[in-house]
Amino acid sequence: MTNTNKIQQTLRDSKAARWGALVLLASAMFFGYIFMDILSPLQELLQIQREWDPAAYGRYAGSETFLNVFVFFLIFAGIILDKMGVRFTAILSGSVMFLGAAVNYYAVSDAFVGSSAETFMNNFMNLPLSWWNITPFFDGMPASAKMSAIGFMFFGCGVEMAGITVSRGIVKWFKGKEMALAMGVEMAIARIGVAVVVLGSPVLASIDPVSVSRPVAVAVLLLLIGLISFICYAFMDKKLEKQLGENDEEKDDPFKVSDLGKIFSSKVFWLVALLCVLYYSAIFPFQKYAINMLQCNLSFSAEQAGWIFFVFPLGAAAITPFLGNFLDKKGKGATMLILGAVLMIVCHLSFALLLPATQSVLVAYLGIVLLGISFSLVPAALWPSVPKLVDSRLLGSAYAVIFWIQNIGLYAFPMIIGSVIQSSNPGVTNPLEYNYTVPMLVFASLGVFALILGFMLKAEDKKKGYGLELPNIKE
Ligand SMILES: NCCCC[C@H](NC(=O)[C@@H](N)CCCCN)C(=O)O
Repeated sequence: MTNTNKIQQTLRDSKAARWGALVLLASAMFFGYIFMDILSPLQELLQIQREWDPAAYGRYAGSETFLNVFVFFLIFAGIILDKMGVRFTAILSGSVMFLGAAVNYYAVSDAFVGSSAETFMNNFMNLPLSWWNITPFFDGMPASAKMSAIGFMFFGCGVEMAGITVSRGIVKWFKGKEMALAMGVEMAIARIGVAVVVLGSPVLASIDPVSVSRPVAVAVLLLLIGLISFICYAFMDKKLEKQLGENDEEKDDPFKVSDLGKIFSSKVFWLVALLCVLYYSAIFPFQKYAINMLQCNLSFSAEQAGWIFFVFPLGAAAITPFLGNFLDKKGKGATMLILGAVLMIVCHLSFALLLPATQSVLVAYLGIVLLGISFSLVPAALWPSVPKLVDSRLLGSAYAVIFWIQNIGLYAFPMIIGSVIQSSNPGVTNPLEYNYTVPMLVFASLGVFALILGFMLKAEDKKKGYGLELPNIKE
């Protein structure tokens, strides 16, 4: 080895070290995704043990994105990431996730019942349950749900901040190497977290004595392990930065807040951000209604419907890393986004029109499998494409702005779909008798707009040569 080669060798050139860094980043994200959905399978128990009606549960669930969207927390998170770096922001986001989750646990624990905190929360933010009340609180909401919403609000800031930090960290360690594969593996691990929670949370809760707070306690402990993973990552990151030293081009040209204008004035950035919000608004909000939609169409129990839905995160987890690997070696990022949008349209259209007509379990499985493939194609291509479009100094902020725009959709669409279900089912009061054709057509139309943006992105790439269709690894 020549002297120059020796100087250029850093920790990220070691396969073991960079994949080790990924394991630390991905495990913190895995625990974050577990907490995100820990209460989703326990709605019935929350109603029985803590008197949370559907409105209280809905407000609690919506609180996750509240500070990110309305207090612009995600924009600040991006600035913090670009100014302070991955190490600092990882530890900060891990701590915020943990503290928010701990408050959420306290709120659903027995210790909260009869406490002075409960008395205080009973009188807190008693706003009317009207269309203009966009806060997570309303008059008549149980104190435990209000307190949980406060905790979940902060957890939401932490987990989204962690999401952009992990993406930025992966670019730092894997740029020019197996970057899309690494992002694919990270997302696959997160999807396994969702699958684990769907089955694991009710099991933990049902251990005698039945307790809604037990699964939350376990998830909070896992977040503590996630924080420790981020702290361990910080040591690796520090070592890498020391090695990069003078060679780090970002040091010569540090991030300035005024540089954000460059992001907002970039056409290609807007194409990606809008595609992201449209696509994800037809995925995560759909997830919230999917079980009920399957129950209504197939006359299934929630458990039977859950087993069909289970294929979705698990299938996506299995395929995403392979597609990431494909993107690294062969490219075709823009084409993958287009194909992913097409599959989503086919799936949502089949749920809108074919499933109610046939009431066939096979159609339901085929639709879910198609959606799983779509949910592998789009994330596997979308997130690793961002570094090709944005200056690396601005990458944290670019991810943050994309997440912020996406969070607006994730906040609005569950409510929009809720209203569409009500208006398209006049007089229906039994939650197992809803007709889901119109709501599913709304989801399909989001896919159509995402598809149009996919074509525009491909054309823009061809014109300006961003390299979206090119492999990440140059032979
Ligand atoms: N390193 C993470 C890449 C993004 C993965 C992406 N997650 C998101 O877009 C989150 N903002 C979603 C939050 C969900 C809220 N319930 C994904 O595909 O999961």
